[in-house]
Amino acid sequence: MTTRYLASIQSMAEALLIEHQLPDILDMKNPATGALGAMSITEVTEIVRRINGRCLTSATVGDLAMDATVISEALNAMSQSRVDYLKIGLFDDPDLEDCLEALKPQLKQLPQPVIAVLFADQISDASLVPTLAACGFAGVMLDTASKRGQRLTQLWSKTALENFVLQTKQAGMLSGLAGALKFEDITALRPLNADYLGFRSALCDQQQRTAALNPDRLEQLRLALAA
Ligand SMILES: O=C[C@H](O)COP(=O)(O)O
Repeated sequence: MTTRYLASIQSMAEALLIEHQLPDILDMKNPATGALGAMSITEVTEIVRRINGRCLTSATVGDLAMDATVISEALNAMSQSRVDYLKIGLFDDPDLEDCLEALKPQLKQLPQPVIAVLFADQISDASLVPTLAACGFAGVMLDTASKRGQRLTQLWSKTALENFVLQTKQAGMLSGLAGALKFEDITALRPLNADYLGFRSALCDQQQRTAALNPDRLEQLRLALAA
């Protein structure tokens, strides 16, 4: 079975570059402003319109403080773009629990499902997953906050990753794995049966996530996942 994948783009120019080889999820973020840096709502709106349902779309709302008011405003604003999934980063923070509690009603009312992004270089297990399901998240993605450090497969053991996928699925949510993944990680990650594997750095020139996305590398990824 082909493993589904998400590719992050940073602009309309990149969307146009790959619009004839779209991934399962076209993810929009601004890598220059953080792990989950946000693109402008106008540009996300235009890309969603251009893609016109040819694949699923997702957008991040930025590397924000764990402040429910700030996150709530960002979610409402990005929701206007009509992107399929909204993604928020849950950073290790003493205010995280209160923030999640305060976001609960909004998560259940937004027109789009919201994906929580957890950072494998900030936590060591999947213990937050049941709380996220109770809050109304539609999915959980593991990523890395630091993009100059280790990649996901170096941070968490296979058992820990397996447990994350299992717990997320058992809670009825989508599961995603990302974090400076290289094509060579696919062999180890595929058997875990996450719903999506996510890539940015590996698709870019010099494997630098802020550099230009290279369509040849996207094609190599597609072939590797289909093999
Ligand atoms: O959502 C997935 C990320 O954009 C992955 O980015 P990365 O491969 O540079 O860590």
